[in-house]
Amino acid sequence: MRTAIATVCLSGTLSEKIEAIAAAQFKGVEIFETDLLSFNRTPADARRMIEDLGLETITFQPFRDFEGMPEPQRSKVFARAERKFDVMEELGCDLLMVCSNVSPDSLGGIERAAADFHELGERAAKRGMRVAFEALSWGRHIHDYRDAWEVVRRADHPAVGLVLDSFHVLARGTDLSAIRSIPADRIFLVQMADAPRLDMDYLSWSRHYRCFPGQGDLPIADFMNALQATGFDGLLSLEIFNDRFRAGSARSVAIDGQRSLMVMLDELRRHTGADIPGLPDLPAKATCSGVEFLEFAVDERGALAFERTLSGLGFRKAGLHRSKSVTRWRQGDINIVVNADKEGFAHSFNITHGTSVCAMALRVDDAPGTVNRAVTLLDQPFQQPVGPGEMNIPAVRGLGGSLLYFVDHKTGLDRLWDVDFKPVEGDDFTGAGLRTVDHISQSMHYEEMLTWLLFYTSLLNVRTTPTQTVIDPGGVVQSQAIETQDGSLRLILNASQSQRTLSSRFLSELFGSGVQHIALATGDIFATAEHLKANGVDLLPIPENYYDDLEGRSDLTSEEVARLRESNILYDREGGDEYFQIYTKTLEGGLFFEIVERRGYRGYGAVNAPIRLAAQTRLASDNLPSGI
Ligand SMILES: O=C(O)c1ccc(O)c(O)c1
Ligand SMILES: [Mg+2]
Repeated sequence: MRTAIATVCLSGTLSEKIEAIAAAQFKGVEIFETDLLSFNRTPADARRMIEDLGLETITFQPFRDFEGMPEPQRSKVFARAERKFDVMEELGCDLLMVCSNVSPDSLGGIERAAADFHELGERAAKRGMRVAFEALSWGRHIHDYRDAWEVVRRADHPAVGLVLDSFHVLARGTDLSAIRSIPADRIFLVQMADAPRLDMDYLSWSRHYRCFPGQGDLPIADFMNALQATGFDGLLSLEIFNDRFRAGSARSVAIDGQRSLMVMLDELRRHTGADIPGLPDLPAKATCSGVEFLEFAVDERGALAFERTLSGLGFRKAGLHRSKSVTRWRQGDINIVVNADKEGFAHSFNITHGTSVCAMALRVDDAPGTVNRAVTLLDQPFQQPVGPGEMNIPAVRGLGGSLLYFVDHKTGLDRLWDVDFKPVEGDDFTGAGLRTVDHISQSMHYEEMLTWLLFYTSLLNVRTTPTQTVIDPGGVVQSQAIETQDGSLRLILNASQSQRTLSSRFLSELFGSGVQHIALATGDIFATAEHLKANGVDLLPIPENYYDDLEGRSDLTSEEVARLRESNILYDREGGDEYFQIYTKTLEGGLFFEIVERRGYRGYGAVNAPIRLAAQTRLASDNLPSGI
């Protein structure tokens, strides 16, 4: 299998795209015609640039509206093809990809199309080239790979082969079994793309929403299994048309592409036992059993304020780092590390971002294996000097330059509290009843959302929920959850195209993407609410209208609603499952805490999100000096 990526996936000029593709360790590239047309030097120059970076042009594409044309267009189409062969000669590429005709002038008929392809094959072969045929899912006559294969089969020419594009095949839900009987050497090119499930026409869906395998909802593994059954060992290329990719960083998107390919092929290898030459060994995805700690970067002043908040929430200082100005705060199974050291990673992070989450640590089954997997998948490992006798916890760079640590029992990393910290004895401490980290919500730029989705899903055994749209007073926010089966880890990714949403304003205030809120779980929301009130914690006030409506729409009694109202608790119910939420007011830097109680409930209270966002926005405006 030779893997590649199409230039159309990335933002930038042709040179920028090629550089990003080479930097992401691809060997092959599909050149999209418009990228060459807009290139300000010759195709021979493009070839030099591509080859100098160690890349090979595997395809030139797309050649449109070819098959089934009546005369006089038919002759013109062949003349146009000859011109493309000229360009390909200069470009050093021997495969022209032809997509099925969408022209209203084209005529149907498999036999006619096969004859056209036979002739094109003859012409290509004379020049030492080949052509490959793709059924666009919106092709006028041919929109099914089985018809395209029938055309190729009947064209009966060694220089004519088939393209299988996973998007076109899977979007239409075409039966995959026919793939299995196509001879592998007749499949000249396989193009891979995933997509979110959307109810729209194929063309718009394909041109704007494709994404890398694993970032969407299409059954990519079924497609790969069918392909594997043919013994296919040829060109496999990523071809993604996506508005966010076009607006994102070419370097980062190209790396995502490489990462998604490796993960997809690794899964194929695991499921089918296929031998995939060139694919590096990858340790299995990590099984995550929770959050070991969240680390906050603070300065001296910020530390005082933040530690007051932690005390208010019922945390207790439980440990002092042996060599650094770092403390451990504890409640139930929750560990919060407050790092006020004057040097090192957290310190630099604090200078840029203020009081913020600079790291989180996940409990996994095999921490070194997880980092090994991450590094093989082109994540950035992180190392910093540790004091004598202290633990070196493996980490990679995560969202917004923060760190993701991995702690396990297997290699003894879970001894970190005993090894690195001196305990602080506490007297008869009860806390506020908080038990675990329920979920962590991260805000990021809209263009980065798929990158971080893939980052987590490529490392951890997790599932994703469909993207939800949440209404903020300043615009729409896209929200997606990533969670383990047992709920021990739940991450929420939030992004918005509007600059005015709370999520976007957090990005500008924090100077980058990061953790915006942390939800902590209690077993008794009412008792916790009493504790917080007694501790003077500022809770987010929820409007009366919310409770008036709740009384009408739920089967809660007015006494029950009054109890919720009294403590500013939001409520949701799914079947017999109940969910309770309280929010703290936003802390300096834009971060806030949420307290939740789940009674069987598995969601995140999406119905309450607009109420909460409006309440937070109102408070933020009240705090503006001008009062607007
Ligand atoms: O959207 C298109 O026109 C288009 C072009 C070339 C392809 O390979 C494809 O899958 C779609
Ligand atoms: Mg395609």
